[in-house]
Amino acid sequence: MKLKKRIILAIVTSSVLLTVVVLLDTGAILYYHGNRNAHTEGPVKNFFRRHLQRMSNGSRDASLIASASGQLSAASDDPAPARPSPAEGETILSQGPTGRTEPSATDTAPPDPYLDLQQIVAKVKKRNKKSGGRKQRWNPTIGDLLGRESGNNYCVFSSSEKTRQFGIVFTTAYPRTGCMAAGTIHVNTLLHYVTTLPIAHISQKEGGTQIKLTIEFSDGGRALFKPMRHPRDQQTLKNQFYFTDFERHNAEIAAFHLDRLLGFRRAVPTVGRTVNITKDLFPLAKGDLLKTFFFSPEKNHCFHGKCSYYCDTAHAICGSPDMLEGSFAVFLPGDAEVPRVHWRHPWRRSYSRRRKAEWEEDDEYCASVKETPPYNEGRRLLDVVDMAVLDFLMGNMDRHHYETIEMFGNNSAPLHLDHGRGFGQAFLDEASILAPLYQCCVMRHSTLATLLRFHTGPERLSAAMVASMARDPLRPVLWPPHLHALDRRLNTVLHVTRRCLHPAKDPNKVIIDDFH
Ligand SMILES: Nc1ncnc2c1ncn2[C@@H]1O[C@H](COP(=O)(O)OP(=O)(O)OP(=O)(O)O)[C@@H](O)[C@H]1O
Ligand SMILES: [Mn+2]
Repeated sequence: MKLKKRIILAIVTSSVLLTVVVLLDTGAILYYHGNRNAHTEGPVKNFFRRHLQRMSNGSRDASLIASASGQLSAASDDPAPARPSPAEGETILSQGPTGRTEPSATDTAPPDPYLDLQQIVAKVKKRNKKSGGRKQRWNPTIGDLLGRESGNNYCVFSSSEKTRQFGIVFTTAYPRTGCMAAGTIHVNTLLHYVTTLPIAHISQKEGGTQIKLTIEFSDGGRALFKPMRHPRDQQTLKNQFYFTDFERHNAEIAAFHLDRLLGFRRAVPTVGRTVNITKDLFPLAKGDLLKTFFFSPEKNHCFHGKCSYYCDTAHAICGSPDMLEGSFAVFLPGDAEVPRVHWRHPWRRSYSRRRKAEWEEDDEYCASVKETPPYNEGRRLLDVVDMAVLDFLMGNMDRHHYETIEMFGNNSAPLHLDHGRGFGQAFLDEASILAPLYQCCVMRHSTLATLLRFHTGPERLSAAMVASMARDPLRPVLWPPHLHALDRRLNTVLHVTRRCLHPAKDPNKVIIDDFH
């Protein structure tokens, strides 16, 4: 009897212990997910970490990860992926002409409609209406400034000699509607040329660290080609720093769409195209570039070019067996014709394995930026915050420099260039990318209005991205978990903006309506 009691007691105790262990373990995993969002130290980062932890909904993230991995086939290059069932809570938004399904977007209602932020946006709008609407700003094109006429068939960046690039406008790289008539149509037409014109010359593009080719088309137009290295679902390797991460061609394409949707229109129009290494590139390669072409043991045609990172046999770009995907960015006007100014980004990372950047250790860093031209007046600081929002949404930590167009002066928008290191981590959110926002606590009114619109719907940001990228020849451009990440991170941006507004005496000093 005594022994039986002891056995029962032992069983009860061990099952209680087991339950406790399982619960603790689950808690640890959920905590780990939340905590991995914040990588950095210091009081600002602690504030950020606290806020992220409060926001992070472990079970929701876990279910997203589960549903995302179930959709791997929809995102890969599989020509006929299985349709995820609607029961998974996902919406199929479009189907490409080839029958390939687009990855799905988030279909769940946003957890917080941010009514307080909506009110502020509405208030500013009302105030504008009362004061007679928005001021019309001088918004010349490069053509205007050079005293040349922009013809009807060009206006944005151009791919050809006939249709030169004199239409980049003052505030943004290309207009919302109509450069003359219909801006977006022009961008789409331009992108159509870039994907169909025969390639006449290729050369390796100087500058930057990884291989890129300058492609010249039969009509003299040019594009910047970044080749595919990895499948869409490959995440940034755990032991790579942001400055050694491989560039991703699909990130360049997706970033262009994201930038356009956010209303910035500062990224160079970029489109996907598949080239044949044997027919399109090899016969045109010369000199040092030509010497790097070879066939792999798998009989795939490969090349590696010459550059400072990953230009060797072990990191070659290989076709399958000849076919290679890449991003084609419309070429900017040459430096002689339209010079650009290169700026060191104030929130640049250290690019060292050990050192931290000043802004990572100084919570008051923004105060000194605000006193320094060109951030002390005009639009530039708000532009840097816009850039931070764009980069945070796609997880791009590689914003070391940015460029502006010299003839437009300092009160013009920076170009958004080089997004090859975006979209590398779908399940980790790098909070420190938002440092310009949470250290300066300013945001452009129009940016906030756009973010709120994509957060509350009817079209969530992920859905808008799917729709926008549905016509790209390399669709689906993004692995679905990156789409979910966009919606999740958008919520974070709004949350941080709210945290900035909360203690502010005057909300108009946080949400700035600068008419851009
Ligand atoms: N569409 C374009 N047309 C012409 N020049 C461009 C274009 N995009 C970028 N460039 C120029 O080429 C340079 C290198 O491009 P990019 O930054 O994309 O390469 P990268 O290898 O990623 O560089 P880094 O390693 O320095 O980050 C840029 O600094 C920019 O001046
Ligand atoms: Mn780069």
